[in-house]
Amino acid sequence: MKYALTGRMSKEVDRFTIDKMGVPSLVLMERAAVSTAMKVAEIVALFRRNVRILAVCGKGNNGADAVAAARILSWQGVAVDIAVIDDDRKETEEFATQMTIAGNSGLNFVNVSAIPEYDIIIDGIFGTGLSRNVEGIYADVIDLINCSNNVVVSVDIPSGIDSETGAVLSKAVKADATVTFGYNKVGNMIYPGKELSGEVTVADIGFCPEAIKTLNPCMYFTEDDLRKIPDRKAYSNKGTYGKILVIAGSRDMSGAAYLSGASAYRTGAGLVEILTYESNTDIIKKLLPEAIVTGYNEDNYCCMLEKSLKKATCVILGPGLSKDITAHNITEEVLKRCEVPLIIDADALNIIAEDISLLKSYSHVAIITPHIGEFMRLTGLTKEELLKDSVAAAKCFAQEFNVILVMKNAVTVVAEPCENGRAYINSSGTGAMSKAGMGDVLTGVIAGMLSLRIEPFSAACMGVYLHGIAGEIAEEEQGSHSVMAGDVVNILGKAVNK
Ligand SMILES: NC(=O)C1=CN([C@@H]2O[C@H](COP(=O)(O)OP(=O)(O)OC[C@H]3O[C@@H](n4cnc5c(N)ncnc54)[C@H](OP(=O)(O)O)[C@@H]3O)[C@@H](O)[C@H]2O)[C@@H](O)CC1
Ligand SMILES: [K+]
Repeated sequence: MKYALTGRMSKEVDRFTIDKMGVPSLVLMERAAVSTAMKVAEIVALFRRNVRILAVCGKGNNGADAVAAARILSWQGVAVDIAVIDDDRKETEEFATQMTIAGNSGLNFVNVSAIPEYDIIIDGIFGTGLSRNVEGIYADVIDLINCSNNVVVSVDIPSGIDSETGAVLSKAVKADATVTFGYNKVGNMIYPGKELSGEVTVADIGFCPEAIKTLNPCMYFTEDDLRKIPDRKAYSNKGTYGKILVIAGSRDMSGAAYLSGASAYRTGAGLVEILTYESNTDIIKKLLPEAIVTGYNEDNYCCMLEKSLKKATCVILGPGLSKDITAHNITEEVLKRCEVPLIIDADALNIIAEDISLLKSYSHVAIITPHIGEFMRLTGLTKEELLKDSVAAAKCFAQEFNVILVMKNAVTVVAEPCENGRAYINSSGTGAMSKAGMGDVLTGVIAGMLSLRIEPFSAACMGVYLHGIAGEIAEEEQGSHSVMAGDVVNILGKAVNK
């Protein structure tokens, strides 16, 4: 597991390492600059000819990093110049020091108007210290970089991205690569910042690890974390891995129930029961003969529900459920009676959005998986309000409604329901997964993780990560336009064992 910091947190990590541990600021900066120079050197090697590099710098420490990287490259024999965006802003002490060293080293200083003449730009205009919208000469320089045909390497974060949210603060550099220091930045992980960062390298520059202990940074997973999925015990039977009850489907809607149930099986569930509208039972039995399939109708749903709930160790409610009166009644009944972890998705969330008090009154573990549209209905927020700071919105909702919130988007965020709860930012997945049925698969994968006895918040995070990895493998096999939810179900095994 890795951590991603906001700019404010980065500053605290800097301060802790510098003030409390006594590591000089310039030592950290030298390592940041070496890491940046190494990335630039890698890119230079791809050109197979002499290239011209320009470090474009503000007068903060992000600019100081870029000046230092330019000097290191110049000492390596690469042709590098420096352009400083000059306004009446006060320079930092480190910036002044780096400029003196660069001057002593004979580096050439040019005007920013020369940007289009260079092959590679080192973007050190703003880093995590950006605190407001980019305007005036800064906006002009960013425009010039973006419309010039050069390769851009951003220092720490593309200039203009809000490190806390990934939002563009009116203008931002579009980087091909970003070298970020110590920990990834939230702004590099959430769109549009994620797209503008290009390929992100996280470089260790010697921050003291103690520093993040009091900060509650966001978490993310890498493929190493897949090793944490527990092995299957030899001394076990189907009961060891729980019984997942999938309450899904409605008249003539059987696919969602199948996708959800099959995904739970593929990720570890011992037994899956699908409780669905009676007209779906035959088809689901054919699609998934391993499942117990029980049908209900408008008259007997209550009694069927009671029987099935008694045996379940985890419940999925909502995929393809519809919003008819029976679906309303089922949703209310489940929220009243269910006493095991409950994963709520799709139509059940839309029903809850009509009366949010239903969610508030639920007192057991709930994991809700709205996509952005469903989350807007649940909260009444507009898309702009929500995406302005999606991590904060997710944390706030999770805490208020005491639910583990999986906010599905191109970058899914998971938030824990407590004060100062954890937040997880997902790094797996692909645009190939923008297809119907993917959400149904996700509910099953999360249920699968729960059936392996992973604690609920981690099960939600791991489920999201695994689902994304399966989508990536499916894309490799099928191509980006052709992946369907059923392909992801069938590839889950490869993802678990990756
Ligand atoms: N030892 C360390 O500390 C290490 C630091 N490291 C590096 O430092 C970076 C953070 O440096 P930083 O804090 O100096 O902030 P930075 O991003 O350079 O810019 C701040 C300047 O911009 C200004 N400003 C803000 N918004 C503006 C706007 N819209 N338009 C115009 N001006 C605006 C702001 O002015 P003010 O808001 O005060 O008016 C201030 O002058 C970090 O990303 C990493 O690269 C690494 O080397 C590791 C060791
Ligand atoms: K930058």
